[in-house]
Amino acid sequence: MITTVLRRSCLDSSRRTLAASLTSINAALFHHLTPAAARVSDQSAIGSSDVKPGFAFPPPPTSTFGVKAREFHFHSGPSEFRSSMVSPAGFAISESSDRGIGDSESVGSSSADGLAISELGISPEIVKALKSKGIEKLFPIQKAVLEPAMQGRDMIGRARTGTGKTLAFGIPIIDKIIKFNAKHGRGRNPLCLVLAPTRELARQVEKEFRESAPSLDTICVYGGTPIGQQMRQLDYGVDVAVGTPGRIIDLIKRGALNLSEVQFVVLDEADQMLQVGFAEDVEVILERLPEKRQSMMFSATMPSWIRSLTKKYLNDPLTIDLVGDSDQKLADGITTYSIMAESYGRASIIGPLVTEHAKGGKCIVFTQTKRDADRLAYGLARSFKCEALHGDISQSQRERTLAGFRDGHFNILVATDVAARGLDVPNVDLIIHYELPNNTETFVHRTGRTGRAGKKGSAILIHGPEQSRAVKIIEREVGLRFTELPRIAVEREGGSLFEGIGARSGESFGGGRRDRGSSFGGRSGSGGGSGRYSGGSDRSSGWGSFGSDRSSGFGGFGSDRSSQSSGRSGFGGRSDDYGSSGGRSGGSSNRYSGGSDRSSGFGGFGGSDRSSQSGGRSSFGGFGSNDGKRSY
Ligand SMILES: Nc1ncnc2c1ncn2[C@@H]1O[C@H](COP(=O)(O)OP(=O)(O)OP(=O)(O)O)[C@@H](O)[C@H]1O
Repeated sequence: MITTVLRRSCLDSSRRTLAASLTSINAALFHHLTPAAARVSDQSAIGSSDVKPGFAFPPPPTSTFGVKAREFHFHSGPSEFRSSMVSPAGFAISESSDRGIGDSESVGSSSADGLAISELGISPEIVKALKSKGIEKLFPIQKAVLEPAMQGRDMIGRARTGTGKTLAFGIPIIDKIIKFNAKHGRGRNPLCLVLAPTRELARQVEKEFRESAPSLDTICVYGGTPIGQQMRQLDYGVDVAVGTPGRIIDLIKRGALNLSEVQFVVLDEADQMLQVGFAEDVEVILERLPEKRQSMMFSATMPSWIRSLTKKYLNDPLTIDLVGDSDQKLADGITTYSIMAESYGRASIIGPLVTEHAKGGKCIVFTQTKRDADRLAYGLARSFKCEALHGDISQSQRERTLAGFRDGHFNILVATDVAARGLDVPNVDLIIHYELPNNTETFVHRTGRTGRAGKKGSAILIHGPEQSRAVKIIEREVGLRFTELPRIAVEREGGSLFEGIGARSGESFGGGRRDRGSSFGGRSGSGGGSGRYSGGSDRSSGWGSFGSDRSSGFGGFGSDRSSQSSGRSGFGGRSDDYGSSGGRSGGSSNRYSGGSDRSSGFGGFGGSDRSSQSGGRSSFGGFGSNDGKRSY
């Protein structure tokens, strides 16, 4: 109570005068970084730009607090620089760094790499907290983001999985907040808002902020948990709020969350927001933020929605793309295998694969459906310690499951794509794709649960005899070569791991609702506009390209042509997380299916404004469930 009163009185006395303060923080930082800043500016002048140089940005806002951060933005020249241009920024941050950062640099490769965090001039609290987690040098994306973020620039970031994007935006923000609070006391309303597409990701981001700056008050808000407690915590006062858009809107409506003082907003996994139906909510939230703020967005792909979002809500954003046109989309250190298996025998080969390739370490098996996840976990539990994770499992159980997996209470997690993105469980040795994922991008994200922070890992893709073409497409799009493992003999009758748990003999385990014939670019057609990535008018298109210039679903980062889907691809569903079945995952609205903006393929990151039509080809042919819902 006393603390509450203190926080509030601090608020009353100081928030109105914050203008000068953050100005001085930024002025100090700016002073510190001036030579570097000039170099960034020079670099941006020769970069290509997704945001046209002539784009009319609103005049510098005058402020909720008079924060002057934006006055340090650089407006000269195009706003974007790509991977190869990131290097000088790396040099700029520290003259002692002996090389720059570009898409060829890998994380954690040697202790000589990186930039010593203790030399950055950031709050000792952060340095100490990170050190206790074994984090002493910046990873490449962190190096690249630090300086422009400290200058207050809006930005769009992209780097491979597990390369430290969270701290890339986290470090500059928490450093600024700590310094701000030190000068002005702490207020009640959040200064930073981070939006994440899933509950698990939101929790993880909040944890990273909390652990990196123990003196800050952070809150994580998402559906499926009692709102009253979150309202009380907000009333007490927070510095950083992280959450899923649905719950954030709930809290705003109830008057519990006041965004009027937000100075930093981050959209993590922004493209995923679109896919899980949060696009409208995200915009509602962005509309409510003070104009004078710093906005950062991390997105693996740039669908047209993201591009329009950046134009609408970001101010002269800098693009930092450490993947760029590089062929290889996976993090270094991940070895990829493929194995052919008939659908009837698939479940039975998981055990041998785990034994052989996980070698007692942690393994995540990804399935397309919740049903498959349950049944596979049930079957494997006869021989392994194993649990399932998907959207129909209660939030509290999901949290227990993830904690148990992290803590090593069991080693095999069988999950739907609810666990595909962003989840950071250290030391996952093996990923098994029980079936082909819906698209290349999902393959990259699923696989990226291993090989994190510079560690090694393996991924095995199980495919049917009829899916060789799809496997080749993954190889091409992701820039890898699978090592084909020898087939594992299974008995068609009677040998199933799942005997007695409901699968009919000979049935593809859990295949009930799935359209098994529709593999990979095949007959998605999930009914009207509600299908997940449905589109699917051209049966041969299926998988868009990732970083290529082919006219398909994913125009890709660095593509010089933004592609267009048929306009029928349905991003249905609107769920607070992936697939809480009773929730808002209706999927009927088809709002983002290209109705308003028909060029809804995944256009290039920094691509030109040329757009080509794929003549009705779908972004994702989709071979997933035909239940018409984006429900994991
Ligand atoms: N500089 C660093 N040194 C060592 N470890 C780090 C560093 N930065 C981040 N990490 C660790 O690396 C792991 C991966 O980081 P993070 O989850 O931010 O990756 P990511 O790029 O967001 O991945 P994804 O794309 O899968 O979401 C985390 O465990 C994090 O604590």
